[in-house]
Amino acid sequence: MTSLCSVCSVPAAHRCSGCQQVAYCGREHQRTHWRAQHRDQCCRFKVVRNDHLGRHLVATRDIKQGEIIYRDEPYAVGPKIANVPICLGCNRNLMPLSQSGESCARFYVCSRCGWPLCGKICEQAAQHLPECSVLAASGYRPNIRPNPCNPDHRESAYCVIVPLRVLLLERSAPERYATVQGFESHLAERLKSPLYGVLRSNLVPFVRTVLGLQQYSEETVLKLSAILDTNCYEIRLPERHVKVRGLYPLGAMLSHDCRPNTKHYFDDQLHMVLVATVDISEGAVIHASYTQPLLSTVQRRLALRQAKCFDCVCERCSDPNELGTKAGGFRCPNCRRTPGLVLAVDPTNYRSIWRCVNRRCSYQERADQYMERCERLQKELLALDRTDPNDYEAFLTRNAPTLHGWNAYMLQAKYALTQLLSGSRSLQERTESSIHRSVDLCRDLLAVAEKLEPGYGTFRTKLLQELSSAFGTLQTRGVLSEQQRQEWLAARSELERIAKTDPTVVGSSFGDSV
Ligand SMILES: C[S@@+](CC[C@H](N)C(=O)[O-])C[C@H]1O[C@@H](n2cnc3c(N)ncnc32)[C@H](O)[C@@H]1O
Repeated sequence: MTSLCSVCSVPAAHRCSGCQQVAYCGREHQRTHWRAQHRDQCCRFKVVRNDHLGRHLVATRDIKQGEIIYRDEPYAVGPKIANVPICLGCNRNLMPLSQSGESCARFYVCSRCGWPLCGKICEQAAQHLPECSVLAASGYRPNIRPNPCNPDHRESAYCVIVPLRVLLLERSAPERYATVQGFESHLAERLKSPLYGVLRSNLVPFVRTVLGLQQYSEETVLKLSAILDTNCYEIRLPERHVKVRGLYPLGAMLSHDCRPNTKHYFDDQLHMVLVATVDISEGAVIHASYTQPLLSTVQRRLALRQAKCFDCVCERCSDPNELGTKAGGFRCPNCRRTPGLVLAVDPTNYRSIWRCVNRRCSYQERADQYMERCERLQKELLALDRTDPNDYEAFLTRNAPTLHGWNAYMLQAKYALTQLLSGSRSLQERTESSIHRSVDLCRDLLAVAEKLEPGYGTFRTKLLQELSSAFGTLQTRGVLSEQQRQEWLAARSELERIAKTDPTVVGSSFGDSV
């Protein structure tokens, strides 16, 4: 993709040598832009390396809450290893072709390469053109059809698309291709996994034999897959029916922390915009979370180990109390009179003993016993009817004697319940008691969010939106108390501050006018 001059929008050959984020047609426009705005925006960070994190970003000056840290142009965007049918031109989930109002069992396919697309216009999409000629020349035609019985069915034929897009950069943007080759891959570790066995027998022959790209060795193709698995971000835009992955050059330098100081969103061009969720001091590490805040330390660490091949030892992971939430803990079965919690003695050790914090109690569990307990709870959560709030209420009641209110499984059930309560019926149709229940759940979860993803974090923002919209309905019904009105006002002004820094937070979600 050619960059455009930030001043006059003509194709630009020079980039700012400080941040590499903006381009110019020449020195004069670079000077104009610097004086007008770039002086304040350039270089909020630098890439550094240490033994623990590898390469990572560090703030080169104080960054304020809500500031955009960078806007990152993708090197490649496209389907995941297995994906529901999507358009290779615009990344949208595909709709079957319909004939006289009836859907029929096929998608529009590209007139050259035969891969499914939305329609003729997408045949010309800049993202599709380079791969189209390679796919067309191969003669291979994928058999991707609508699956009305299972619309979520994911096609593994898509595993070739993003690797192919990156390989084709070698011709169109060799400097980008070379940069990608330097990204972390964890290849040796990934090669031991069953997935890489499958990629070795499917993806490699597809690239080398079917597409005829013999110049790329088995190792090059597998390493590229490993680079994608380590560095891609999920791009989820439900309102645009897009759920794909993207490889971003600065995103590939961003380290993880279970209490992140940034969040990101994707703009219309699928650039990744990184925003500070809290004030970040000069010299501090700028990090994101690669995982979910409501998972316990064991769950998060296992997920990070599996997906990103490292063992997290951040502040939350190293703290048996998980920053005051005690999310991994459970009620001690021995302590009836003085309730005690059972917590990990050494949380960053997968084999840690779990022990009651009550000094007079000797209760303890081995790591395998704790894991069994977690697996049982996980199964129980997964078996709940995702359309029935009562099922989630029953889970909370059933487990209250053994799990405290901020135990990770209770938190996951509570959050799912808030989503179900607000999504199941329109707010107008909901009973007053269900709205009060939403308010209580949101307050409870907000107190957790303050600890785990403080500031303008995505999870906290969603909860503020839920809370605001519940208060809005109570107001419409004339049953909002003065104390609730004050709480609503505070939530709304916080949301307005957040919305100024994040276009994905829309005003309509704040509830009706106060
Ligand atoms: C997106 S890359 C980040 C850049 C990477 N450090 C590099 O040098 O290329 C993700 C990888 O960085 C490392 N990493 C990120 N956050 C980490 C953390 N909190 N602790 C240890 N390693 C981390 C892991 O190797 C992970 O797979």
